[in-house]
Amino acid sequence: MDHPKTPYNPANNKEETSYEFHAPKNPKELYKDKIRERARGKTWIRKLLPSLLIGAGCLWAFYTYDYFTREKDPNRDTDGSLLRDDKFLPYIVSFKYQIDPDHYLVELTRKNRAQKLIHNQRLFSGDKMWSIEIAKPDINIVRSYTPLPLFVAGVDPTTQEPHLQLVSKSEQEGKFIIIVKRYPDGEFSKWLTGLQLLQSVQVRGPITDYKFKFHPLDHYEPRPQLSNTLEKTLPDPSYPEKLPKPENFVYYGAGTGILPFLQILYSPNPPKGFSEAFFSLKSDSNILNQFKTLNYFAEKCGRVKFHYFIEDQGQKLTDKDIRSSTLPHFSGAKDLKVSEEVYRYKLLQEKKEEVRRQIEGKDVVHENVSEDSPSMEDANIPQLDLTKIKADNAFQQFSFLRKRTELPPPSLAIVCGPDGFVEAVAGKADINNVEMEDRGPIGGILKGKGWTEANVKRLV
Ligand SMILES: Cc1cc2nc3c(=O)[nH]c(=O)nc-3n(C[C@H](O)[C@H](O)[C@H](O)COP(=O)(O)OP(=O)(O)OC[C@H]3O[C@@H](n4cnc5c(N)ncnc54)[C@H](O)[C@@H]3O)c2cc1C
Repeated sequence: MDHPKTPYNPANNKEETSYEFHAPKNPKELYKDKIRERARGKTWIRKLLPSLLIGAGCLWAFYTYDYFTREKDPNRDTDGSLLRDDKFLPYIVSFKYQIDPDHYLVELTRKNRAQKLIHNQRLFSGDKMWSIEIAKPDINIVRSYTPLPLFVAGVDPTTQEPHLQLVSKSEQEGKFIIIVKRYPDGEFSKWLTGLQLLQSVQVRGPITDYKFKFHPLDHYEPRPQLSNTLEKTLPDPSYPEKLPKPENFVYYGAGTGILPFLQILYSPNPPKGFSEAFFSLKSDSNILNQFKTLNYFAEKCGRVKFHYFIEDQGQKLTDKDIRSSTLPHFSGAKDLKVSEEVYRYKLLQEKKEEVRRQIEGKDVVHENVSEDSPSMEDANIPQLDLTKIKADNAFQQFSFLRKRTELPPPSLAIVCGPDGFVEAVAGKADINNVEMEDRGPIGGILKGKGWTEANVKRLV
């Protein structure tokens, strides 16, 4: 039998048999296959259920542990507040600087501050003067101090003097400074000024020492906070003219008794009226130059007038420096009506004057242009309508648009300082009653000038 003579090609052999050996699966792969087989056809939630249960179990275990250990550890800081008036909270000494032989600047920062800031608590507002209490744990004594809305933003490399910045945003809260006078025989002040950086102190507050009385302008936009640079302090908003004007007050402070006034002057929402401050100090070095600069800015914005009396330089507050009192602009709802009537009458007078000038063919002269100033024609200066000029900052607003020749009289006097000073200025305070309210009669120089219990506040 004849076979066709074709050469053998293994590629054409389709019926090839392979004898390759497949190794059996290892137990891990078999287990995964088993899991895959079991999961096939289940919903995603059923697939994730075991992991969810394990996660929930871990969380429960963590919180149970946290709950049972929380109360047992008194040093654990679980409170979210920056300050509480019913409970001491931990703060740390974050900066210390010796101002002069007797005075120290201490910056306190709320422990774990970053976590507490989420609650957006604002501590400072110029509507009240407030203090904190600091506790000395080992001997269980407490002393009051006046926090200022300032924090240390940097340090001068040569003098080590801190660059202070005003607390103006909520993210800057939780830090403040106190100025502590160290008394040679004062156990607490010696301990406080001797603390090292990062040491912990217990702080309670705010404790309101004086709250300004309600005024209808409280419902309106606050006066802008002072700024670290003069040109950055925003101008005052314009308030309705028909409302009573804000109250003006006078402040007599000595030693660390000047601090409550600085607190409200530097805070957001500072008092809207004008204040005059008389500061009695032992030495010029008792007050930081940076405070003097801020005070000067406040003066240049027309908010306050400062008088410093330095004992070392033979300067002393006398009865010549004590102002006479006047009635408040607002003492009740009746004043609102009177103020509205006065405003309507003023508008009527202005309208009458305008009509009279139009009849006489004269230009309307605006009220803000001083009559004493040389005539505009003589000076060859174009006449400006000052009501249409918008000030960029509080300094411009005061200097060019609101400058006054006389200081407005005060309707309230606040006195703070050592007992002898308070007694000489306003009479002896008497807090010997259950409420610990000052019920002593007004005396001293203020009494001689006609001030009474109704318009004097002693901060004791
Ligand atoms: C609301 C309030 C706010 C305060 N704010 C501040 C503040 O910001 N900075 C600050 O340094 N102090 C402030 N003080 C005073 C502070 O609370 C302490 O009284 C002071 O630090 C002295 O405490 P001490 O234990 O060291 O002295 P103490 O042992 O109480 O007294 C030691 C000596 O100092 C005298 N002394 C105590 N206090 C005064 C005083 N105020 N004036 C004059 N002589 C005094 C005493 O007669 C005694 O001779 C404030 C007090 C109050 C009530």
